Amino acid sequence: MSPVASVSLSESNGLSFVNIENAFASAKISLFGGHVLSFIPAADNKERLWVSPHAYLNGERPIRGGIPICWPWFANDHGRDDGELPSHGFLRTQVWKLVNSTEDSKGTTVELAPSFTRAEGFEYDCSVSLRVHVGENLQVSLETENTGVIPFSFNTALHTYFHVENIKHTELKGISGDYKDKLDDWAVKPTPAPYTIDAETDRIHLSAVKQTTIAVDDKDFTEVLSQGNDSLVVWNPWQSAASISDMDPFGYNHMVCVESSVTKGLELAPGEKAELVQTVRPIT
Ligand SMILES: O=P(O)(O)OC[C@H]1O[C@@H](O)[C@H](O)[C@@H](O)[C@@H]1O
Repeated sequence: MSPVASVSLSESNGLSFVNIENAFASAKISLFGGHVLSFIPAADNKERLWVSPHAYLNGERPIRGGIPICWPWFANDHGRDDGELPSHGFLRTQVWKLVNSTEDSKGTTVELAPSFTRAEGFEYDCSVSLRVHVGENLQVSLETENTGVIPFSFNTALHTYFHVENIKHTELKGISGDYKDKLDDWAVKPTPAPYTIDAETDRIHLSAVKQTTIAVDDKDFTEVLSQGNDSLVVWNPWQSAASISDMDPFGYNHMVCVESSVTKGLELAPGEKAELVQTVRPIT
């Protein structure tokens, strides 16, 4: 089936991309990883996502930036020793298929599916699909269905790298409750208020935060809405970016990850489905 008029396909360095251009916004998705790379609303023409200038855009490594899909585990919570299985699972490093595209008066929707959902560390029968809607907002919905005969448990995240002009002038609003601090042996701490970032930050906020606003220079810039999550992850490597090969040492100044996440284990019985949804709402 050919894609609808607002969708075009392109290729570079062996990777294929789905480009969407409509009256509301433009967006770019890499089929490697089923990975949204760009969302630029027409209302202000300002990019809302961040991709590292040093990202590997050749299929050699997961893409640093945009919206990596973490599934069926988060980070290294696969129950094996660190490094034995890929960090954040095996969907972000495989080639996805474009299954369908539609357009209507509110925008364009594309549906993607990974090539496989069963691999070492997760040997269950299930199906996964990703719907990306590009309209006034960007909405990304990841659905997991248990198509087998035994229950399984999984974790997942939409690990979005948001573009900010200057992290030192950025505030996150709407997050409350406690978080687990990965950088302090998982100590449980209260969320700071105001929530600014001035050092390396790697936190799992333990409540199912539904609405977060990213404000830059005291002006709300992007709203992040989450559904189907049980937690929210906030990450910025700060000066450790210098030791990440696909980030430049100062890249941390222009990004913050706000990740709609399932980190507590979600059990799906045979026939059950679960959907994790993140909506990126530009505030113009
Ligand atoms: O380098 P990766 O595998 O893409 O992960 C980046 C970061 O992703 C975050 O979600 C994790 O909380 C961090 O611990 C991790 O460092």
